[in-house]
Parts: sequence; C-alpha cells; structure tokens
Amino acid sequence: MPAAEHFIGLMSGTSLDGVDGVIARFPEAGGIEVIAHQHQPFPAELRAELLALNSSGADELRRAALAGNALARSYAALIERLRAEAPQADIRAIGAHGQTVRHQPGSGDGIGFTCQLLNGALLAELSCIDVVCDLRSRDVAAGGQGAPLVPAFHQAVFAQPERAVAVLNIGGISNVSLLGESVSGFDCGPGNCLMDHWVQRHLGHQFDADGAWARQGQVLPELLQTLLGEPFFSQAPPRSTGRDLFNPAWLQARLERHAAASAVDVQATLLALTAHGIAGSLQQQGWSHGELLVCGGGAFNGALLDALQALLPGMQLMSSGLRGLPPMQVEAAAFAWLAERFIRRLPGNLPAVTGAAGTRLLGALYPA
Ligand SMILES: Nc1ncnc2c1ncn2[C@@H]1O[C@H](COP(=O)(O)OP(=O)(O)OP(=O)(O)O)[C@@H](O)[C@H]1O
Ligand SMILES: CC(=O)N[C@H]1[C@@H]2OC[C@@H](O2)[C@@H](O)[C@@H]1O[C@H](C)C(=O)O
Repeated sequence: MPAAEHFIGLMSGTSLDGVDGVIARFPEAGGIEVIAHQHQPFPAELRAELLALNSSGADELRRAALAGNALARSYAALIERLRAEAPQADIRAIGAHGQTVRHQPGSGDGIGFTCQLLNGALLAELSCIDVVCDLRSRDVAAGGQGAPLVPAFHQAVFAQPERAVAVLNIGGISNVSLLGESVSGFDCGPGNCLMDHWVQRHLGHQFDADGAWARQGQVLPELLQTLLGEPFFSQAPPRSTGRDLFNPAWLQARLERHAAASAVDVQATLLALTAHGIAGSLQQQGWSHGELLVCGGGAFNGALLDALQALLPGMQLMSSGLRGLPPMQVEAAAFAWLAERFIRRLPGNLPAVTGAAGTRLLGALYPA
C-alpha cells in the first residue's frame, strides 16, 4: 500500500454530543499522523432521538432505521469539512463507528449482540468512499465483548519501550488500556454520562464544565457506597458496559433511599463515582505507577482529574496531547486505524481484552 494513503475515522460515542472525525495516515515506521480533525454536533432533535432509542419504545425499528440515515448524513457533512481541511489527502477508506444504542454481548442466547446505528450504504453513497462499519459485531460473534476496541490502537501509538503506560478514555463511559509487557483493557464504568444527565436535569447545561458545579457539592459517602455496590465494579475483565446499565433509571432507583440529598451533592457524588470506578479498576489490576494518559471529553474536567489524582497518587496523570494525540482525536483516530486494519486484512481485536475466541477481521464493507 502506498504510504500516502489516508483513512478517515469517525466516532460518535455514548455522550451523544456529536461526531468527531479525523483524517490520518499510519507511516510504515509506526505511529500516526493526523492531518485534519473536525467535530460536528448533532442537531438537538437527532440527539434526543438517539437518547430515546437507547431504551425500548414504540415503532423503534422504523425510528432506528431513520436515525441510521440521519447519522449517515451527519457523518457525510463532517467528511466534507474534513476534506475541505485537507483537500490534498488521498482517502482509501472510512472507518465509521455508528451510534451504540444497545450493547448486550453474551446476553440471551449466549452470544448476544451489540447495535451501532448507521446506514453504511447511504454513507458510501454520499461520500463516494469505501465505508467500513459495524466494527464490533464480529468480535461479539466470536464470543467477545466487542469492546473496548481501542487498546490495540493505544498500543500502536502510545506504547513506550521498557515503560508501562496506561491510557484512560473518559467519554460517556470510561475505559482504560494497560500497555506493559502485554496489553489489557476494559471498561471502568460511567464516565460523564450520569454527570451529564444530572446537570442537564438540574441546571439545563449540556455538561458540567470543568466539574465546577460538582466542586461546590459534598460527596455523600453512603450514596457513593450504594452506587459502588453495583456488581459491575467488582466483575473481572473482560468487561464492557454502556447506557444499558448506567442510565437515569439506574441512578433514580438508587437515589430513592437518599431522597434528602441536594442536587449539587449528588453531582459531587457522581463525579466521585466516576473517579472511584476508574481508580478501583486500575487497583484491581495491581496498576498503581507510571503515566496515565487521559483522553475523551472528561480530560477537560479539572475537578474529575483532581479526584483521580488523589485516588492514584503514584500515577502521573497527563493529557494524551502531551504524547502526540489531543484528547478529542484519540477515539476517531482509533477508527481510522481499524479501517486500515480491515483494508489490509489484519485483525482489529485483542482476544485478551475482549474475550473473543481469537483474533478477527473487524468490520463490514460498503464499497464506494
Ligand atoms: N470542558 C469540559 N468540562 C467538563 N466536561 C467536559 C468538557 N468538555 C467535554 N466534557 C465532557 O465530555 C463529554 C464528551 O466526551 P467524548 O466526546 O469523549 O464522549 P464520547 O466519545 O461520546 O463517549 P464514549 O467514549 O463513551 O464513546 C461531554 O458530554 C462532557 O461530559
Ligand atoms: C459498545 C460501545 O460503544 N462501547 C464504547 C463505549 O464508549 C467507551 C467505552 O464504552 C468503550 O468500551 C467503547 O468505545 C471505545 C471506542 C472502544 O471500543 O474502545
């Protein structure tokens, strides 16, 4: 493959804030070169519909299909902006995540399913570029969790010889990759999703900028213990989660026993929950030293980073940007990398992470 070939990576995650995209190239010598990055917020109506589609509702098959079309249009609009930013780039393929609305690997018949909405055919039609999507299902079919997929990419771009590095993504859900002699990775629990829900409900803000509101509250130790009592937190990897578990109904059920709690104290406690979920996951793996590279929108939540640093005193928290990839580019870049893996017919999963029966070629192709 000529070294000049570029890949587009598109990721719209569990925060439902919009889609991030990059144009990237993977030099033969290793690493990544990102030549364009854009974010496209979802229109309010699409965001509300995607949130609603995370739970069962009337006429959901039709609504899911139409949301898949709307996502393809939103992705296509972002691609136009990316291509305007880097008109010289020769794009080989797009790696498009789609929107997770259900994630239940291993459920039901034992294989279960993961569902990322996106009309890949429409995206190929609109972009005239090969589209690789549905990147999780094959790992699930092989008995895996289908997530997290980023550890293999983190290893490719962030691993350092003779030095252990951990990479933490704080999106709607949080997940960590441990890059040492071997690579492991797993979901930690909620990232921003519960904090976002709570601040939207009480202040009408989309998120708690810098964790400023949470800083005004007091952590409620009993509520925190109740929340941390969720069995997910003590489950050994492989493990992944999503809004199927950590959603407003989950929170509401646990708040019933703490009816006197003030809204600001609940926000402080939700921030502590995210921090404890992450720190506890690392401690469960005996991981307590070295660099912790933080990416995802939570990297901009100063109060959360302070809480994490206090729980992980031996670790050196720093933005992923200091190691070459700014926080909001990492996940999109991972999907560009997965597209490249698919095009080169190389496996994208790490069975040690997802629990799949073996390495697999991830994705489905909609040719241009
Ligand atoms: N300045 C900020 N202060 C605090 N939080 C912020 C800030 N900027 C972004 N965030 C948080 O980051 C979230 C978006 O993060 P991101 O785009 O990484 O999530 P995602 O990719 O949708 O989720 P996931 O990684 O779970 O798929 C916002 O919803 C918000 O909670
Ligand atoms: C099912 C699903 O969409 N999972 C996401 C989500 O968002 C963060 C965390 O939960 C992670 O497991 C995963 O995304 C990243 C990109 C991954 O697969 O590594």
